[in-house]
Amino acid sequence: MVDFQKTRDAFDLPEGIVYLDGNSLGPLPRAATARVSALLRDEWGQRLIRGWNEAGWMAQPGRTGDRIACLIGAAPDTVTVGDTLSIRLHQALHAALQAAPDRREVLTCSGNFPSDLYIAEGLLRTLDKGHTLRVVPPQEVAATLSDQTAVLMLTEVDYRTGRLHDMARLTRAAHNLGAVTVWDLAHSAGALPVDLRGTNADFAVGCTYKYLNGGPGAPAFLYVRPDRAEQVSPALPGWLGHAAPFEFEPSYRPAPGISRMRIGTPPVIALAALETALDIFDDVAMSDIRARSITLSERFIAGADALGLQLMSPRDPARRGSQVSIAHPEGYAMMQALISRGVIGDFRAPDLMRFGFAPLYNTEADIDTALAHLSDVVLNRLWDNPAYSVRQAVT
Ligand SMILES: Cc1ncc(COP(=O)(O)O)c(C=O)c1O
Ligand SMILES: Nc1c(O)cccc1C(=O)C[C@H](N)C(=O)O
Repeated sequence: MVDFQKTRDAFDLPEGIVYLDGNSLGPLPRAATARVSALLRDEWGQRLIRGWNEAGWMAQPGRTGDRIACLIGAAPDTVTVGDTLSIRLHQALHAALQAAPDRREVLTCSGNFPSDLYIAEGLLRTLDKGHTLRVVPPQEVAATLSDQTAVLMLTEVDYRTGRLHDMARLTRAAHNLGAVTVWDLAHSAGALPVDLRGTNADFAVGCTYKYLNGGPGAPAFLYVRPDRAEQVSPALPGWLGHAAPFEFEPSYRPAPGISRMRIGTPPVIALAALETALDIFDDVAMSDIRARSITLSERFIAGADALGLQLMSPRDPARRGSQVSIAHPEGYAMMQALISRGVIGDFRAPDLMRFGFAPLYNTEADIDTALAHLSDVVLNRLWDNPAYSVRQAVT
């Protein structure tokens, strides 16, 4: 039996706030403050440059990668951490295209996050080999896969609607047609069980500032299937992905396996904060997190239904990630009204209110408080208040 009170207590949540935006930025783990302070004071402050060896900074990307691997069904030595998700996606897509050299189509869906689409467009343009990016509605992906598809590049959970792609089925279908897969797990990692080994996915990327609670700007991760790793010639062959970085050779030689996907200096302070966040997952199975996430989201949906609100997320919990989205023409003002009452979700144009559920710290009481305020907002048309309707926030 998982002690979710203990995991909640591991976060420094502000008093009086119901936090339903962990799908965008997770909250502060209590241990992060002391850990980062100690790193600054004792490791950086006292050891100075010696910290790279003595404090294990250089090994952080692989060490942290192994811990994330446990949460996404990957083997040790298959995940590295550092840089941003946009950069990791670039690396993964470039590597995937190398594995399908005779094909020219990258297939993705319109539910993908814009940065993924922009990065793909930019990469294909730079390659200048006649590749195209084909963007279809999420429900048409399976039928559009063909023997022309080089790479199937998808975000497993749609950032707007929470719609969940069937990774196992689509990966199998892609492989049957000779295509390579790149999965973006930004809205999956730490939110639901992912089985990279079982699905045989080729490449995967994700961020650590959402459900993994690594903090604003926390570094991203990249997974490469072990048999693929040795084949990859990295798009960004940085010195820390070199077989012998401290030999300072004039030409690049790839390090073995996933290490070749390292680029430059690891973000040591951010990785230390992330490590404290990953500690919180130590005693929790992803299946328990998933079960509780469904309980919380079903409770929220029942309340939203009772208010007559329009659900934009799949009604079947098996087809949704750990967020619920509601469409309303006054969604922006409604969300501002909720935030002013201490219920923090977010808004995505043109009309989506998003509510993320993170079982490590969200409770049934959070859902009930959020619904009570939502009911007040709806029944009293609080969006008519100009204080809420003038667009200011960007996140
Ligand atoms: C699915 C997805 N991909 C990519 C990104 C971009 O990540 P980053 O800004 O860390 O590069 C985000 C979030 O911003 C995202 O949700
Ligand atoms: N990465 C973000 C940031 O640096 C600032 C504000 C928001 C974000 C986000 O993560 C947005 C997020 N990917 C989304 O699902 O909309």
